[in-house]
Amino acid sequence: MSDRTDGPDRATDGSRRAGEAPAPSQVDPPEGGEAGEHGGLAAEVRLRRGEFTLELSCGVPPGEVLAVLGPNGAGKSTLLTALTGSVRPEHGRIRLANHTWLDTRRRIDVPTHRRGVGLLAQRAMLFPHLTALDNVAFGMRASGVRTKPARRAALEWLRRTETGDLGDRKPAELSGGQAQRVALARALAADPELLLLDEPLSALDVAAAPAMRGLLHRVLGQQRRPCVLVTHDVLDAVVLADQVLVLDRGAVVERGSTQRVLSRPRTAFTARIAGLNLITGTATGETVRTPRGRALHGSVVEPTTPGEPAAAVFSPKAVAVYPSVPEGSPRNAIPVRVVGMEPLGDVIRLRGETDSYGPEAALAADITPAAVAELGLRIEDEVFFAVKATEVAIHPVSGG
Ligand SMILES: Nc1ncnc2c1ncn2[C@@H]1O[C@H](COP(=O)(O)OP(=O)(O)OP(=O)(O)O)[C@@H](O)[C@H]1O
Repeated sequence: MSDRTDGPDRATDGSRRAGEAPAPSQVDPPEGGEAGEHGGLAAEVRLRRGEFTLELSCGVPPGEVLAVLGPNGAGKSTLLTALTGSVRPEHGRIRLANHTWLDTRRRIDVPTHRRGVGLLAQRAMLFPHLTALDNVAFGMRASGVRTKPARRAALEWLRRTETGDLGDRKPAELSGGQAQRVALARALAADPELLLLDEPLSALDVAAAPAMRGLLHRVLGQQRRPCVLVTHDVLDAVVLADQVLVLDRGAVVERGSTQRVLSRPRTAFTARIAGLNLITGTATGETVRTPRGRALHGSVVEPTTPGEPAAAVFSPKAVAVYPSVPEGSPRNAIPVRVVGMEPLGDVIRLRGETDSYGPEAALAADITPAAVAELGLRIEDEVFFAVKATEVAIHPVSGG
C-alpha cells in the first residue's frame, strides 16, 4: 500500500465532517439483501487502471471488520480508492445502510468529502500546528460545533484511544504510536459510517505495533461501524478481523471467516501467510493427486467430489525430514531441495522446493537445531519431507 496523500489541509482525512448529513438525494429507502440492509457496507465495483482491472463484490455488516489481504499489486489500494470515492469505478454500486454512495447505473457518485469515511492510514498525518486535542476536535469545529463541546468530545475520544493525557502536545512531541492513537481518535470523532484502516500498523516500530494492535482490538470491538482493514500482516487479520478477503490480480480468490480462510487456505499466497504448506491437485477420496501425477494422502475435512480441484494442507510442524525415503512408514514422503534455513523461535524453519508436485510446491518444515545438525543439512541438499496422512487436511479449492 502506498501512503495516502490526503494532507492535513483536509478535514478528518477526507471524512464527512462530523454532524454533516449525507445529501438527501442519496438517501434511499431500506432495501433487502447484503450487508447494507443491516447498516453495513455493500459494494460491487469494476474499476480499470491501465492494464489492471479490479472486479469484486464485498459486504461488511456493522461492527464487523473485513481484512483485505493479497500480494503486491493485487488491488487492495484500488479497492480503498473506490470506497473513498477518490477514483470512480466504470461500473458499481456502493451502499452504506440506506445511503447510496455510488451507483453508476443511476449516475450517483457522492464525492469523497460527503461520504462518511474515516480513514486511518499508515502515517498519522496530524496537523503539525495543532495540539492532539485540537487535531481531534478539528472535524467537529469545522462542521460548526462550538469550541467547548468539540474539545470535550475530543478529550473523550482521546481517552478511548488511551491518549487522554497527551491532549496538550503537538504532533512533533508524540511518538509514532501515540500519534497513530490520536489519528484513530480523530477518525472516530468524525463519526464515520465506514472506517477504513490502511496498513495502520506498518509504519510503527516493533514495540509500538503490538500495543496499537491491542488498542484497535479493544476500540473496534466496541463500535458498530463496518470496517475494512488492508494489511500485509496476517496477525492483524487474526487479531482484528471477523472476515477475510484475499485479492489476487484484481479478483477475490478467497473469502470467509478469518478462522476458515487461514486454517483452510486455497491459494499458495494464503497458505504462506497462514504459515501452512499447501499442495493442490484434484480430489480422489482421501487423496489429492497433483498435476504431475503424485498423490498426497490425508484426511478429508470438507467434502470433495472426485476430480474437483482440491488442496492438501499441513503445518510445517508436522513435517519430519529424512535423508532418504522413510521405509515402511505410512507417511507421505515428498522429495525436496533445501533452499533456505532460518531460526524461528526454538526451531529452524527449513524451506524446500519440489518440482515433482506442482508449480506452487514451496514447502516448509520446522525441526530442531539438533535435528539439523544430526542430518548435517546444508542448502541445496536433497531430502524428503515426510508427513503423516492424519496431519494432512484435504478440502476443496472452489467455493471460497
Ligand atoms: N494510477 C494508476 N494507473 C495505472 N495503474 C495503476 C494505478 N494505480 C495502481 N495501478 C495498478 O493497479 C494494480 C493494483 O495496484 P494496487 O496499488 O491497488 O495494489 P495493492 O494490492 O494495494 O498493492 P501493494 O500491496 O503493493 O500496495 C497494480 O498493477 C498497479 O500497478
